[in-house]
Amino acid sequence: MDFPAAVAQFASGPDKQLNLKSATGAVDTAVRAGARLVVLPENSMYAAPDPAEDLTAHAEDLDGPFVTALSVAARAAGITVVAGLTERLPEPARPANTLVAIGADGAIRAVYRKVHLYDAFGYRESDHITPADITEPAVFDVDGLRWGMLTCYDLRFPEAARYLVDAGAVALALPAAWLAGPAKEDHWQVLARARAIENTAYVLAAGQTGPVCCGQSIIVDPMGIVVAGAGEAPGVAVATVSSTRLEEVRLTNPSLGNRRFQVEPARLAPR
Ligand SMILES: O=C(O)CNC(=O)[C@H](CS)NC(=O)CCC(=O)C(=O)O
Repeated sequence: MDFPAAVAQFASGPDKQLNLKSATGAVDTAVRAGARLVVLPENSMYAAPDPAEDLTAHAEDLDGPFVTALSVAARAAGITVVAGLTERLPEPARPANTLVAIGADGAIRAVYRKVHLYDAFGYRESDHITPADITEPAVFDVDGLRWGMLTCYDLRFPEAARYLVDAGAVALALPAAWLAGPAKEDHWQVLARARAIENTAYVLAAGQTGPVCCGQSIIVDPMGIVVAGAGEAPGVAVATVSSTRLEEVRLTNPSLGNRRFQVEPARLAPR
């Protein structure tokens, strides 16, 4: 099974209407480029201009305006859409940083709430967001290929990707808002490639663009080769995700099967 998949990048801001236009525009561009699935960035629905802002007022439910409009767009385009939003949780809890995978029929196929919050490099995401517990792996199937989802800072935790791969994922969708900076941009690409190599899996990493974030959305194949990239400007990059290529790489590099360490099932670590 071979099918073209896309990563899309733009910068969302405080204007939800504008963000929705960027998101649905990206779906259109992706489908016109032949993609069967498109990964949009983390926080596609809303990005706070001030990192100290209380996000509660902007959060939405999964049947709220953003996901509903994106479902309509996915269904009209006939492709799978993965995107991030700030999700309302029952008060007084802070919102969740959530990903949805919407099928080509417009129905939600999987939901993932960010487990590792970005309390690093001077940020304190946990001041505004509730970290999710570790639950069932967030996987979904598209045309016979199993996909898993991770969010941004989760990329730095190899066990989070491995959890999805152990659940059968052969492609990882990674919406992000990766903060810019020369060493940070190196981390982004090196970590995305490392997750692809060590899991012999595709990685589709889609990030917000500048000035705050670094863009540079990429598609990495199971050998760790960057097969498509979107550069710095808003846009879309497309590459073929191929089960034949996957099988060839896994025959050549059977590292998943060569593991020696006995790994405990993932559990929620105390916070
Ligand atoms: O604050 C913003 O405007 C946008 N950023 C985000 O929404 C999120 C949470 S603060 N960013 C990350 O997780 C970046 C991770 C990262 O950059 C790394 O791991 O190095």
